Amino acid sequence: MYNKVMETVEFLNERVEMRPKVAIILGSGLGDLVDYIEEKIEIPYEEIPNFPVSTVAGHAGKLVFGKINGVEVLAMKGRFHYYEGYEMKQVTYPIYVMKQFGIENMIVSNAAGGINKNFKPGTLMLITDFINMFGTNPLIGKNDERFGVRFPDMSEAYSKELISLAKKVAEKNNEKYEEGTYLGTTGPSYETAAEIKMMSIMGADAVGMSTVPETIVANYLGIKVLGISCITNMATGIAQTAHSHEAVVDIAVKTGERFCKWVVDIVSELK
Ligand SMILES: O=P(O)(O)O[C@H]1O[C@H](CO)[C@@H](O)[C@H]1O
Ligand SMILES: Nc1nc2[nH]cnc2c(=O)[nH]1
Repeated sequence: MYNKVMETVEFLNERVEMRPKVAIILGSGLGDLVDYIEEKIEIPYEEIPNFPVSTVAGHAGKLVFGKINGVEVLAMKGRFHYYEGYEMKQVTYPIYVMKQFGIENMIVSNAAGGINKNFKPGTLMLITDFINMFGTNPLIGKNDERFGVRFPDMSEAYSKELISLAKKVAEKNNEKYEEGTYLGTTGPSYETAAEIKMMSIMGADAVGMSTVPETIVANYLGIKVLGISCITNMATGIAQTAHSHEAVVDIAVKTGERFCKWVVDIVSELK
């Protein structure tokens, strides 16, 4: 895997002159953030050696390099999910590439179902911790010490420093947010009411089908992570409405402007 990653990094080094230290992974319906990026260089995943390709609606499938208020960034417009049939090593492949490319801070976003009854569709939740319910771990397999240690610490999965920066920026700009624990599950079926009841008892505030694998690998590699969930729907049983991905994307797009503004303000501070 190491050689494959280096091959991808070499390709990117040749295609792009920028050397961003900040990466942003855009969740379902949150891709409009790239409109805030200037001096853009876009590379479709199909053109990148060893990269998987996105198959989900609302995920375009390209890397976007550029600047936000002068800060160089690398955005992933479209991510990979375990339910698409990818191996965990493929789902998290871009994170290995990011590390070797020089990324130090990663902002990961997602669309998620709200379990915390104080939330409502359109709530932006700062992720303070995660629960891994994928039933597997992206680091299973022989460990390559060039990447990280066999037993990585997860006591600060989401960087306290980045969380306090995000809060400071939100308070300064009067941006509303909540905080909570994100529970990641495989999907692709949405939860039953009984499952949501269990997840609530476990301490989850929001549920989705991504983010946890990327967060685990970023921590393993020594990349600091900030996580933001866009609550697109109240989870099964909390609200009595049925779910659809179209509705999820619709609410994420509608919340997009507030999400983008917050992320732009955070990135601007990462000079
Ligand atoms: O986590 P992101 O990719 O934002 O998308 C969320 O929305 C989709 C379900 O509607 C799932 O992919 C879930 O994980
Ligand atoms: N698992 C899961 N993922 C989501 N993504 C957006 N909403 C939901 C939800 O209710 N459940």
